[in-house]
Amino acid sequence: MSNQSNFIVVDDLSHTYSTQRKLTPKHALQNISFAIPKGASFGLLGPNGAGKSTLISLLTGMNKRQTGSILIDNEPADQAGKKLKSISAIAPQDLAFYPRLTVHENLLFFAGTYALKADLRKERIDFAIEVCDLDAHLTSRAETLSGGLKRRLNLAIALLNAPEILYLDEPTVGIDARSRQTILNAIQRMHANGCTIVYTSHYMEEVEALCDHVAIIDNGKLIANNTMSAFLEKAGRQSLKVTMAQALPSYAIDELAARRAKLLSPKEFIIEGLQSAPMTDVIKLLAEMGGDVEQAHYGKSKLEDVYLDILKQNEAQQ
Ligand SMILES: Nc1ncnc2c1ncn2[C@@H]1O[C@H](COP(=O)(O)OP(=O)(O)OP(=O)(O)O)[C@@H](O)[C@H]1O
Repeated sequence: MSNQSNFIVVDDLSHTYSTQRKLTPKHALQNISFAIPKGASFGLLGPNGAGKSTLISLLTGMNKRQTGSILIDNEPADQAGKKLKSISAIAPQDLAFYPRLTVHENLLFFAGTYALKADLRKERIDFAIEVCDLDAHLTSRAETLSGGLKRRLNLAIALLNAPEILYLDEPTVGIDARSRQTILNAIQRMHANGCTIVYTSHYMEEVEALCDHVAIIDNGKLIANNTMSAFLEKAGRQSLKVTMAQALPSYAIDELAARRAKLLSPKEFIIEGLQSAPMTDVIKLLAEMGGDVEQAHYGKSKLEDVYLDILKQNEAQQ
């Protein structure tokens, strides 16, 4: 499955956590294989406990690989520790800085862990401060920062080695809109500069906006992996979703059922796989019915719908 343009190639990777005696071990990842092209922005999705953080911890070498292989830039990851440290960075789910140091002291400390000449070190710190919009907070002690600023500091630290691969494990959990936007802009900037992004999040609209590739893990297994556009196109048919001001009368429900409408609530229905001509027909029917349309949306399915569909199909196959 190796391909020259693939930067990260994972083959048949499994990971098991041993648990207390008598309890069965936890198979956190089972025979996962996928590849990430260089410069891609790769969204890793899955329900709580699916195995996303475990996968990231193996890719970054934070957890030791047990079985299967991981090639990064054509080299086995566990034999290229030094190189990997120099080209990759992670903004982990848990905050990773010194709470009693100021923002600037933290940046100086972590920048000091890379062998950089003084002017390059300063350049990297200035870039991280600017991208994460931390200028006004440099002298604040890290522990006194708001949740959003802590996340921004976490990311700024990850940017200090100008990574070629940036792993982000739910970087926007529980933060306000401004910090979220700052973080998303920072990731977009890194991606535009050619950095390969591996991004886990439960916020589908973020993944849809940021990522060009998506993989879904459920229960430790890879259940989908494709480009974002193929993903949305494959499962994302044109659909018409209508919310009426009042409950639909029963004759309208029958008429709509004949047009493959699914009733989402007494006032709301969706028709998938609809071409524009039958759509006009539905609109005409609603007009004849004299019901007030409160909201109508016609377009491609959103990533969230596709994601939930795939999880449901997977569950049904279990
Ligand atoms: N150190 C550990 N010891 C034992 N089991 C673990 C350990 N870390 C994770 N697990 C288990 O492995 C499975 C995968 O966990 P993981 O944290 O990778 O999932 P996740 O997809 O990142 O979840 P979330 O979205 O909640 O962060 C879960 O069942 C979890 O309970």
